[in-house]
Amino acid sequence: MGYRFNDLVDACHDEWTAYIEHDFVTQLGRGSLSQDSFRHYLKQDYLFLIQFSRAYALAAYKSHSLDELRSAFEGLKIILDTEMQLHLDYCAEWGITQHQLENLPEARATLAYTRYVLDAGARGDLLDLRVALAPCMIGYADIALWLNEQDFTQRGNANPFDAWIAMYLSEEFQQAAHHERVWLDEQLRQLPDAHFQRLALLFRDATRLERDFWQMGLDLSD
Ligand SMILES: Cc1ncc(CN)c(N)n1
Repeated sequence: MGYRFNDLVDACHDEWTAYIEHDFVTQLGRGSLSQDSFRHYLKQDYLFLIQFSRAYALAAYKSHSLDELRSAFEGLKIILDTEMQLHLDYCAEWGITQHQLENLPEARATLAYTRYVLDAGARGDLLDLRVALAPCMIGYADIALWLNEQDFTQRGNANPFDAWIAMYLSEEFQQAAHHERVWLDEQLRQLPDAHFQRLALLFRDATRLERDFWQMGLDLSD
């Protein structure tokens, strides 16, 4: 009893570190990531964000209070107005058309992760869904903070991926992640051990699937 969000992270410390400090992330920070890998990631992430928009819509459906509905709306809004826009800008800069994006096949890593989260939400309650979504929202905010603290990270024009780092470091994204942490802290505080343990497995598996998503970008796997 008395659990917090950080207890979910501590319960899968190795998986969380493998996700946050993945080679894809460190290469992106150094600016040495191959453009092919980033392009592959971006295209699949476009498909990922469409499925995650559905997950936030599902979070709205599973909400009980106005506050929960507003959080689901904020999650959906950040994806559609901020993240998606950055993707479309990068894609346009690198010659990937909207038509190409709309006709892409989903890679197995994209299918596995997005459908895992949607299934967790469909069969579970709002807390299940938001725990499954946490590696996405809170994880990317932590990755941006972590990258920004590393000596090897190149900021500014020297790094072609700087706009990506800047977006996840932005006040808007960091605030949204902070709110999610506060909400999860509050929900987890009241949980009995067995319930927490079940959620810890859900969180661990979503974290492993996030790690696989980076690996898919590095390996250019479909
Ligand atoms: C795979 C993945 N995970 C998380 C995020 C951040 N919403 C993202 N854009 N893509």
